Amino acid sequence: MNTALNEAAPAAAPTHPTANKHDLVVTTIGLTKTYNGAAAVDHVDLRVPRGGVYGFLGPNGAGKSTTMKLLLGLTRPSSGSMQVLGHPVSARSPLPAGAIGSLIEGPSFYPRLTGPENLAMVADYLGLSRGRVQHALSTVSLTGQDKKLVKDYSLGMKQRLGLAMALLAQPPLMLLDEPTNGLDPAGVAEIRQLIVDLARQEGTTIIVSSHILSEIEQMADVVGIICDGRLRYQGPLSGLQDDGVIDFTVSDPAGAAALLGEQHIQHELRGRTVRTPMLPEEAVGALVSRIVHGGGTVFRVQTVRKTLEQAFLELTDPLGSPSLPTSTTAAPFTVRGVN
Ligand SMILES: Nc1ncnc2c1ncn2[C@@H]1O[C@H](COP(=O)(O)OP(=O)(O)OP(=O)(O)O)[C@@H](O)[C@H]1O
Repeated sequence: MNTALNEAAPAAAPTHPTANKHDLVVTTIGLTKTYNGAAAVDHVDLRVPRGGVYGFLGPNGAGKSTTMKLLLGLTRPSSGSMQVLGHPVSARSPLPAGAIGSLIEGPSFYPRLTGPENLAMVADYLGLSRGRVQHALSTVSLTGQDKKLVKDYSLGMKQRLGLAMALLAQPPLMLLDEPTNGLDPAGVAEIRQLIVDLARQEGTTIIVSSHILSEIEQMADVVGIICDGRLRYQGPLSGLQDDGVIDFTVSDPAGAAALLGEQHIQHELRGRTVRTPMLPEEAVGALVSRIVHGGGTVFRVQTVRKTLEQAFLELTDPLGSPSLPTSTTAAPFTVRGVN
């Protein structure tokens, strides 16, 4: 029996996108933040490629907000280094105000002012033309609400106003911390579309955090998965999935195993099933033909693949999720949200 077939798909070590260092908007090396001796962010090496959406995924308390605050200079690292937009960032050399647009822990506004008035104040503070205000409002589809005070805004409107504030300076990089938190499904879809459009149409790099796999899956080109302060994976979501295995259900599993052994093909006996790693179609055909010619019966040949959700849970949940179904070639790929 070959135990290699049972190994979890991706190694826990982070993989890096293929981008070279000049294509990277954010690079961190060994970024660490401890509170009272406990690491909230633990030796994180981020590699965020230029343009597109980088999904920063992890369960509650994983270290997402702390990482974003470190990148924004809102808190200081305990150790490690950061390079943002080509500049080494430290307490001594922070990025200029407005260089990064951000939405962290719910935007704060003057509730007794209108949306445009709130944005105008930020434009003045950043030394920007007030002409940007209407453009930002129309980008987030918040026009026609000019008279309404922010205290009377819905949660979705406040999130959109927060996004408008973040993009007022047309920054090349935006950090959005759980921007869909608390929104209803329609609001979630709206904000998600807005983020994708900003990245595609304006060429903005957007780092967006979430604890919901399905949400990130619909937005992100590249993901970083963090848990207990450590980056467990970095790269395209597709990289989380393994090649899968093939299950041959046969009348004589020992005989089939012997045939595989002759060809030095790894295999594992599971009752009437013999499991192999993914094989070329020709090899599958040849094996089936030899079994049948030897008088055996092949009941089923099935490709079994771990779902994206299982791979994610294995990285972020020490107990994994043994009860979840695996997807097979017989059924469409299913990915459900993790709440
Ligand atoms: N100012 C602080 N003082 C002490 N501990 C903190 C502080 N800020 C964060 N932490 C701790 O650091 C860890 C990471 O928190 P963080 O808010 O970064 O996680 P998160 O992934 O953003 O979680 P969530 O999805 O719940 O917002 C948690 O254990 C949290 O309690």
